[in-house]
Amino acid sequence: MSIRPLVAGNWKMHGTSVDLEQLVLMGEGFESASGGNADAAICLPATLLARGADKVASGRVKLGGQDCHFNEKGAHTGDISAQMLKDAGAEYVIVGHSERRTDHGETSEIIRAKAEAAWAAGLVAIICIGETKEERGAGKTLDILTEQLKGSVPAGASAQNTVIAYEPVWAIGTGLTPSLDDVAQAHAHIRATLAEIMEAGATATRILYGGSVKPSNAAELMAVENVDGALIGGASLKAEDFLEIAKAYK
Ligand SMILES: O=C(CO)COP(=O)(O)O
Repeated sequence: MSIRPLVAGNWKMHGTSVDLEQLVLMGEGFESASGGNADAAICLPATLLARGADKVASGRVKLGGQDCHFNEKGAHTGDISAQMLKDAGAEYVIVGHSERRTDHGETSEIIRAKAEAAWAAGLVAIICIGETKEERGAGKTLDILTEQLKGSVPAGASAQNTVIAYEPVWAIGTGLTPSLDDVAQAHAHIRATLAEIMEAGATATRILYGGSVKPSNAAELMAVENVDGALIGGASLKAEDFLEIAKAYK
């Protein structure tokens, strides 16, 4: 069965109201750029979600949050629940991004709880995994991916409620990417591990590649077996770049 790819953007801590114009352009251009062959999601800063939802209401581009709390509600100053993201217009939420694992000390256990909270609110969890430069240097990449998948993907994961994003930490924002063979090996390993841990749907679950995806390398990365789309940081901020990347599927 072929998997419908997902071209996802992660704006991280970038963007104010003026940047919603880029979202409008993405909405207008995505169908034609991708040839109608892929889905699109932009994970906005939470402050822009509700206004962003107004801008893309009838379009192809769906919205997501970048993190959520694992509790449904409560005394957690500054945090945002999955239900709040859903209410603001999100359909996806990223959990376990390496920047959260590093900046906020998030463990796989916490990420698993966040993914469950996302599902409970009706959001698709985009669960991120990936090795550091040191781990790769020590030949531990596949072991790290196994460990993070087993720790972060909750029981009950399905192709409908979960997307996996493989983001080598050393490739994020650096302009560096793994070789295509290395990407293929990592994604095949992730697919095989999902088959072990998921009750069903491992072959239909989307596995995105993220880390320095840009217009010049998107086509070759997206053509690698078991790469079912991209999670794009910097190059998702401008509609021109994002739509150029979407052309990988045309
Ligand atoms: O972290 C990423 C997306 O979540 C990737 O970021 P860059 O595309 O800027 O390398």
